[in-house]
Amino acid sequence: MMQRSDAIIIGSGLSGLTAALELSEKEKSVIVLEKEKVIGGRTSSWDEDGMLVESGFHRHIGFYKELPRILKKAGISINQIVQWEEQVDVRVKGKKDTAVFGISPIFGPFEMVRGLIGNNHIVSMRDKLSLVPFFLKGFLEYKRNPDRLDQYSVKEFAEKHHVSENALHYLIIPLSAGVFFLPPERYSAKVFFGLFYPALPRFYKMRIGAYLGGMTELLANPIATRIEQNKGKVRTGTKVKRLIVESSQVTGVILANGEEIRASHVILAADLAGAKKILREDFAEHPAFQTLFRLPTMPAVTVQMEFSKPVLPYDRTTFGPLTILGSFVEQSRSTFTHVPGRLSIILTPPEKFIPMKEEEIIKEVIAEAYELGLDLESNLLNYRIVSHPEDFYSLEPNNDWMRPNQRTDIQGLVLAGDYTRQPYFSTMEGAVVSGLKASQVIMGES
Ligand SMILES: Cc1cc2nc3c(=O)[nH]c(=O)nc-3n(C[C@H](O)[C@H](O)[C@H](O)COP(=O)(O)OP(=O)(O)OC[C@H]3O[C@@H](n4cnc5c(N)ncnc54)[C@H](O)[C@@H]3O)c2cc1C
Repeated sequence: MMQRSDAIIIGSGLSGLTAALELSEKEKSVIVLEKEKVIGGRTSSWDEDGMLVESGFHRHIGFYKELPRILKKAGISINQIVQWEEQVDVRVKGKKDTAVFGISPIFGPFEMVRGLIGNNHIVSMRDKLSLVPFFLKGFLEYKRNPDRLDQYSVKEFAEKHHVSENALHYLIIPLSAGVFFLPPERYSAKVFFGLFYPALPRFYKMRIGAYLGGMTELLANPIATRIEQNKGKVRTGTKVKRLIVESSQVTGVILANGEEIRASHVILAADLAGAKKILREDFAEHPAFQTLFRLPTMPAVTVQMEFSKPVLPYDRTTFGPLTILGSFVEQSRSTFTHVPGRLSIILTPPEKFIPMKEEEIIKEVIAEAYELGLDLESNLLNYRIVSHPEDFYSLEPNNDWMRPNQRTDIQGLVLAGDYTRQPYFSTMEGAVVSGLKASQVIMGES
């Protein structure tokens, strides 16, 4: 059956949903096609053989602007769906006490000062002061010439500015390995400073939000409902196999089941690996996409465990520097309150876990957690491992220049996704901004 709309959006992650919502609000007819059974992409949550899981635990950063704006259009206030945290914990092998750092100058000023002058059993005042030139030079350089920063790894930049070993291990590693699952020797200094740069003028907004439920339910579903209220369509279990290209113009898509859908524009809002696959069908040799094809991907692996009682005394983002537990969090009082204890862990660096058997991964996680003073064995009820060999574009040095714009050289084809060019890298905010930009390309052309 032939159908025609103003825009087909391939992918129901935040980038695709944002683009669809924006266009549908402007009375464009849109159809979102999602290959999975649930919407939300990397922010999705689902029932996996009786256990609720999510693509990985997410934190909403207080200075995000566009994501709350999009949610507001869908009738959701960010304050309704997150529990705010003003502090983060750092747990260190062999140390009994956890280091607690305040991150919110306005909402938790005392905690911030206490964090800075305290925690000396892990990082001394001298260690902390060694970070001052590193951050000053980093932010200045990011303002002046961000691309030059992409030549350095965080570790190289830290060495250049004489950051002490302790400060590197216990303060910088949490911010690199904990945030994007890469150790500082593999993490681009451009990404490191670039991620925090937008926070500078909005520093008063800084704090982190834990979602109060599964993210498909909290974020994706309300946006999809709003799209449908605007007469748009959202189809799940609908895999796009290839684009329809006629006279060098994209005029629609062909689904895996052979169905054809036509539209004036197609927004390819798949993850990088999915986008490459679709583009290679018709544009493998096209000069417009050769750089995009070279942009490397990186994996993500998360472990989600249920317990008969909480593992940690409170739900708070925690970093485990120099262990495989890059960042982890107890969620039984915030996101998954239906179980007595629930821990979500993002493994760092992820590559080595991709080929490993699940039982081997769990064994290693339990052993490393034990070194951080956590017993994950005694009360364990259930676990799931969510593993994606190609989850992100790689945030290693010298990759940033390969990220494509949303506008392409092909008529009728627009890109969206966190890997496309926007200032927030691989984040929810970045995905939303890319979706906004994609919708603006189409509005500008129609
Ligand atoms: C473990 C983990 C933790 C994270 N933590 C945070 C965090 O704390 N804070 C933060 O801001 N960000 C975080 N992120 C990043 C954030 O989730 C992503 O940047 C964002 O969700 C990406 O959205 P997207 O729309 O670009 O891509 P995606 O969400 O990947 O959406 C792409 C969609 O396209 C679909 N698709 C692909 N191919 C096809 C096809 N052929 N046909 C139909 N559909 C297709 C996919 O199934 C998917 O649903 C995290 C990500 C992960 C994985």
